[in-house]
Amino acid sequence: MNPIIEIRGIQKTYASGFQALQPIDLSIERGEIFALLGPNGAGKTTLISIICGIVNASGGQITADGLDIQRDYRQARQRIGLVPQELAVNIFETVWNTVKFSRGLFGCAPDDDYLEQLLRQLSLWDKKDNPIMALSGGMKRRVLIAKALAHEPRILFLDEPTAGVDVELRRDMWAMIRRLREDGVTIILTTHYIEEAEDMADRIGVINKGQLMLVKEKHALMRDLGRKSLTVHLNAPLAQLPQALDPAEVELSADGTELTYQYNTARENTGVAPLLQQLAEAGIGYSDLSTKQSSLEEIFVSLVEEKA
Ligand SMILES: Nc1ncnc2c1ncn2[C@@H]1O[C@H](COP(=O)(O)OP(=O)(O)OP(=O)(O)O)[C@@H](O)[C@H]1O
Repeated sequence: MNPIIEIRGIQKTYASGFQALQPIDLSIERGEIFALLGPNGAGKTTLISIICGIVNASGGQITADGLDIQRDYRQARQRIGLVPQELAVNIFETVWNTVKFSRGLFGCAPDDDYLEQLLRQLSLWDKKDNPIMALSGGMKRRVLIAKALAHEPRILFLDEPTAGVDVELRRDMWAMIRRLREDGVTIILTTHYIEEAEDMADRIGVINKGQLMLVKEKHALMRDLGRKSLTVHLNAPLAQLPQALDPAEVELSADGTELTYQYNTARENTGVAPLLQQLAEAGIGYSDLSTKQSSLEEIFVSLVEEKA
């Protein structure tokens, strides 16, 4: 365990009196991709904004790379890049000046070669002299990424990075994130697209109504909370579920040709063998068996609903 970000007891009550975050403790490991999942209004942006020093916490403490984000603000902020949800740049400025200025703002020595490489990776090089207002929405998103990376941060936050972007940008973005991770950059992203978290993240945190409900390694999360369903494709349709089978556990399809059994993969005794035994004893033949693992989406929805 070698955390790069330590969050201790961070909470937020907005001036309106609304409590957006209940006390949160969270450690982000160096070099990991951490996905923060949560429904609209869960507090994801609030938490990220606090870590990046844009919103003040009502209590608690955060260190980034060992630096207190309030006491050592400038140094801590220099370690962090943020790709916000919304455009936060001077739209009259050119792409090149935007990234150059941003690099300087964080106290980095000029490095035009690095910035050129960055813009090329993001397919922005031929737009470098264009003012940002003349770019398409997707290109503007690319500028936000370039700006966040201009000062070579060791920690990158992406707030809903792929909401509303096209397939090409999404692909480029993930390729870039993988490259950054190979270079040792720690990545924290928020997303509504659960399949992205499923694809990309090492660990997943689920936040709901300002409460961090769980933090788990992705595979462990899917193993522990995941359910599987077994479908038995019958040789001949059944008019009704045989008496030997428990209707609470086994479901017969409307056309009578399939039986579906839900089971918990974490349980030692899944119940699959006894089910097949019962079918054999009842003289019910089948031509095929198939299983399906529940997705992270199903896990997420059930978690959020449970606590609602
Ligand atoms: N400046 C503010 N004043 C009062 N309430 C706020 C303020 N900013 C956010 N909130 C409220 O805090 C809650 C959390 O908002 P936040 O933007 O952090 O959620 P989120 O998880 O990022 O949601 P989304 O996925 O929709 O972006 C919401 O109920 C929101 O209305």
